[in-house]
Amino acid sequence: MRDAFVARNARKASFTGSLLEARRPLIMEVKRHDGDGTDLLGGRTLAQVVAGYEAAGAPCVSVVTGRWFGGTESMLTEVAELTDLPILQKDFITRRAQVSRAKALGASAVLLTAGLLARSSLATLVDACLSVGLTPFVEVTTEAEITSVPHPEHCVIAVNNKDIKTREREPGDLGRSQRLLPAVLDTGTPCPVSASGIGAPEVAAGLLRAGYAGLLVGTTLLRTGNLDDYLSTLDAELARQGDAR
Ligand SMILES: O=C(O)c1ccccc1NCC(=O)[C@H](O)[C@H](O)COP(=O)(O)O
Repeated sequence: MRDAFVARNARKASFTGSLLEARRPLIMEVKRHDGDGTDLLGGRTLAQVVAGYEAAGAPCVSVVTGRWFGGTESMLTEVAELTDLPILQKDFITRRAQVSRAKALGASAVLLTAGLLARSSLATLVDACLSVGLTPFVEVTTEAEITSVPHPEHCVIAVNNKDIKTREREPGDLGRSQRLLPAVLDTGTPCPVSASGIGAPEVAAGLLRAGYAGLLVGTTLLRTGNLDDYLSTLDAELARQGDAR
């Protein structure tokens, strides 16, 4: 059983590679509830949500294990057993042991929230990720946080449009992604991502057109009645706006 799990993990594509090669570079998220405690699964099992994302061609998935959003570590274990797609674990990671644990449970990338970590801790955790073959997914909200990211060439740098310090209860400021994109690109990261608060497909297309290599979308995909319709509209908008990637 354990051997099969290890073999399966070894076969996984890299998180960044999978995102960069995708026709639709959406990290599709599994999250039990939003920052206000409103249920997002609507009676669906994790297996149903993940099957829907796979059928929709997701290049990678995000699993929120952070308890503010109803998450548990067992969600990561379950999703890792359900799919070969690279998985991002979203939790409050502050210690090296959590990084090793994420790897052991099947994650390919882990969230490191720059605004919640001292600069030295961020550096330690980025090193810990790289030493075990995990992609550091570093979330930022300011220019100062962007310039504090060590080894940006090996990191996904994600602009969070919401604020974790308010438990992401606000709708999100998409203008932040527009404003911070030049600074993110200046770091040399191969994979700039815009995360949180991304709604209509027209908005998603605009962020990709602006130069983001990937988008992290949770609530909107979990709430949409028809994922195929959302993605078809995204495709049409990308074609209409002229995909810059
Ligand atoms: O941002 C964090 O620091 C964080 C830490 C632990 C768990 C979750 C965290 N953020 C929440 C999210 O990552 C969002 O669920 C994700 O960006 C998607 O947002 P949305 O599309 O608005 O649901």
